Amino acid sequence: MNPASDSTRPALAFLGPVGTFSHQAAYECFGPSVEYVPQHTIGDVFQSLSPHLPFGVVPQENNTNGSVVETYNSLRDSAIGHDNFIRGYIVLTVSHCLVIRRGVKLEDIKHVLSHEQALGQCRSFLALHLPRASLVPTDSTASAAEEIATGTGAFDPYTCAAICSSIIVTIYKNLEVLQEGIQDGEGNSTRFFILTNGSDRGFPPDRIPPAQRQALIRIDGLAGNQTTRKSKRVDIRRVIDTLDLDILRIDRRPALHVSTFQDIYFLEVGDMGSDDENGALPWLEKFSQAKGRLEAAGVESTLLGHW
Ligand SMILES: O=C(O)C(=O)C[C@]1(C(=O)O)C=C[C@@H](O)C=C1
Repeated sequence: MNPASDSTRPALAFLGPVGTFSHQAAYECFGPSVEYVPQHTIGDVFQSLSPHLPFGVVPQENNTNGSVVETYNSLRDSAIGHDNFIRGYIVLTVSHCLVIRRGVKLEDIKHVLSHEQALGQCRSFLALHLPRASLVPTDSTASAAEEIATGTGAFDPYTCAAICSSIIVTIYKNLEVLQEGIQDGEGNSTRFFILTNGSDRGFPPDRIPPAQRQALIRIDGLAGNQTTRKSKRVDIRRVIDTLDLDILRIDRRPALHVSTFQDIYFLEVGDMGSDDENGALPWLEKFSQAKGRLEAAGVESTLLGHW
């Protein structure tokens, strides 16, 4: 599929199919200014970015269930910070529904299908109302609903429910909402990263994400050869001291291609104290200086994006 073939609008990749929360988050930011191109997985959203498909939206964190692991795994890829960049974020209020084939009752449900984040965000509801149902992770909330609507999944659709957005029942007429608002937390919200191919790719007019004086840095390891890396772990406290920026969050994933139990850190940094530019160093310059200090200290890092 050539994403830009039938439109003059730039294309945007999102976790599909149509009706996911990623789709809704992307629409909140970009509206009708882009052509929406669904992808099967979060990893595919990252992989699909190119000059022909310049925008992407991926979930990053939920305020009750935590970091989206698949996104942080993808952020380990060397293309991020080289070809593709994070340029902003969107926060979406997420309300989950239990969706079934028309006529199915709560006592008929043996399997609950959804994205693992959604299953995690509805843990209390599931423990209370469906304690014996098996929880089946799917690529997205909307793909869970699609499986039940089309009957293409591994289970009899009349024994299944999906956790997804209420928008889904406007797409599949053989589905209905059995229960609304089943998420555990009040104000359940997910934050999504906005990605672009190329660090200076322009946004459609009126769709520019607000500047926040924030950045995401990946701490790749210590400079040196493979042997040095094996013997020395990154001292994250020293890295933070050297950066001397406000640390907004820290995430950690196992490093790829180095010895067992080595870590990659992701530091979201900001410049909260000086949001008036008067007298303060411009944010990017301040950040470049901090990155220079890291290099001088022998720490390999990659700027994954700033906004
Ligand atoms: O499956 C979807 O609808 C998604 O867009 C993914 C996702 C996530 O990974 O966090 C997005 C928002 C909700 O937190 C649940 C699932």
